[in-house]
Amino acid sequence: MKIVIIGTNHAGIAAANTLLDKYLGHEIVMIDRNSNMSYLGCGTALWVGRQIDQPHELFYARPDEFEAKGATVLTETEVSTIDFQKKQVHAIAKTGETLVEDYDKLILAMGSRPIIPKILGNELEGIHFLKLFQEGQAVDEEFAKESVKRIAVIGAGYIGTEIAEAAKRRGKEVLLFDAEATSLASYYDEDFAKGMDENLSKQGIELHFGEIAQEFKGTNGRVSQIVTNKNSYDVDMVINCIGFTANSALASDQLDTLKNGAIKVDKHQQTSDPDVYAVGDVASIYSNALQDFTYIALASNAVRSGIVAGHNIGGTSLESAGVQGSNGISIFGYNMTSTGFSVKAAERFGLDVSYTDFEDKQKAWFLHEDNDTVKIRIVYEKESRRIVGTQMASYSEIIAGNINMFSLAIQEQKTIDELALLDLFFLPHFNSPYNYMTVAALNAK
Ligand SMILES: Cc1cc2nc3c(=O)[nH]c(=O)nc-3n(C[C@H](O)[C@H](O)[C@H](O)COP(=O)(O)OP(=O)(O)OC[C@H]3O[C@@H](n4cnc5c(N)ncnc54)[C@H](O)[C@@H]3O)c2cc1C
Ligand SMILES: NC(=O)c1ccc[n+]([C@@H]2O[C@H](COP(=O)([O-])OP(=O)(O)OC[C@H]3O[C@@H](n4cnc5c(N)ncnc54)[C@H](O)[C@@H]3O)[C@@H](O)[C@H]2O)c1
Repeated sequence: MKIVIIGTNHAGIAAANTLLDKYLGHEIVMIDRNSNMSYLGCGTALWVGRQIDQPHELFYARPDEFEAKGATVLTETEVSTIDFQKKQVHAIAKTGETLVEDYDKLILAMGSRPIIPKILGNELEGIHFLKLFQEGQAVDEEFAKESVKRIAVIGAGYIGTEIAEAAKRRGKEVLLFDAEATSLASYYDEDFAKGMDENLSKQGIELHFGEIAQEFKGTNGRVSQIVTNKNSYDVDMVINCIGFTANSALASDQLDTLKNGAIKVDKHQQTSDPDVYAVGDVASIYSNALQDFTYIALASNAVRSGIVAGHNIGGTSLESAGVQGSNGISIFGYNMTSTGFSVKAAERFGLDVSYTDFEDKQKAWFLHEDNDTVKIRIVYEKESRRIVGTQMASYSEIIAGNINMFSLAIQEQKTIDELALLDLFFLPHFNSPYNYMTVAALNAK
């Protein structure tokens, strides 16, 4: 079979490798408009904040590796249209040459694109987005300028808080804006997100929450002021981080999609066209917390959905296990992890939930050195008592491992009562005989 893959970043790479490594004999054509592949966006803030000194290790794959496995890789080639009836992909190479690729099976891995705030002054110089490696390079070059002193970051989600930390680490004055009342509002309940807000303030980041940018003003063509619904602020640079949306324009009028444009798939990653699969940020994904398909744009999901599509096209019928949107963040050493729903998110999706909170030291009480407090909330459905979400916050890094247990618990629909008596090891170096996960579950009403 001839398989064409549009988009060769995390999801497209995972699908290509699965096919090339496990299902020999197919013709694989990989097309991407970018000049690089596999860039780990999560490294941008680490590199721009000089927590790692350069970006070259943020790539893990190169076109020649796929060519060595027999694939054709067309970089700097933009797909312009897809003819789903004739099963043809039309693209334009960097040289301007047009090309047509027939396909037996097509994998859509065009990912996501940043949401652009539709406000006056958008075209001014000094206003940035942060998705591509090249955009990280541009922000890094700006940070190197003495004249760039005050940075406005719009959006205090994951990218915004991470790049705000990076700017602070580079000695900049940072103003962090968000429409919501706290940072990370999409992932954590308010009394958890407040811990991150305190951490950001303590580090000297100026918080402007519940504040929406309405206009960018400029001097000599470069942004010099941001006007919000509350005030105006002199700034030297703006970084927009207000979320991503599915980059599905090539297919959204031909294939079934969610309301936000993400291409609808089943658990085999198959779209409404049986010869077309969609993976990663461009596709919907099954949430075990919601027990339905939704949109969760994460690299972890991109990789797994690419693998699932590769196997199904290769001939092995494999279902996605579904996801919980497990994620984490670490800002100036303050760590937060979550999986499934916060109470706010569960209620937004119409689930009738309760929750149990607890706070304790990570390690046994008699260890006084390097023993941080952990805050935990477990959210569960009132009726079924199945766990639908967990959030944790601590300076301890151990919470990063613990959240994955809750991810599995949600996937397997375990109840809060089953968790209460789960076998969890005890060693004073790591936890307590009655550790905070057990106690939180035992306290559930
Ligand atoms: C700054 C930042 C930090 C992040 N940190 C994390 C993290 O810590 N953990 C995590 O899980 N996720 C993180 N993410 C999210 C993660 O990067 C995405 O979920 C992931 O990149 C999705 O992979 P993808 O392959 O589906 O899509 P993308 O990475 O968006 O790749 C899509 C590819 O398709 C190509 N393409 C699109 N349209 C066309 C076309 N018409 N023709 C040809 N090629 C096309 C693009 O060039 C691109 O290479 C982060 C994202 C950013 C921006
Ligand atoms: N550590 C991680 O797992 C990680 C890190 C970075 C990015 N990512 C993923 O990458 C994707 C993009 O991240 P992101 O931070 O851009 O999106 P996000 O959804 O995490 O955050 C967007 C933020 O912008 C705010 N916002 C929206 N419109 C606004 C407006 N007009 N004015 C002010 N604020 C506004 C929202 O309230 C939200 O807090 C997400 O799917 C995220 O999960 C994950």
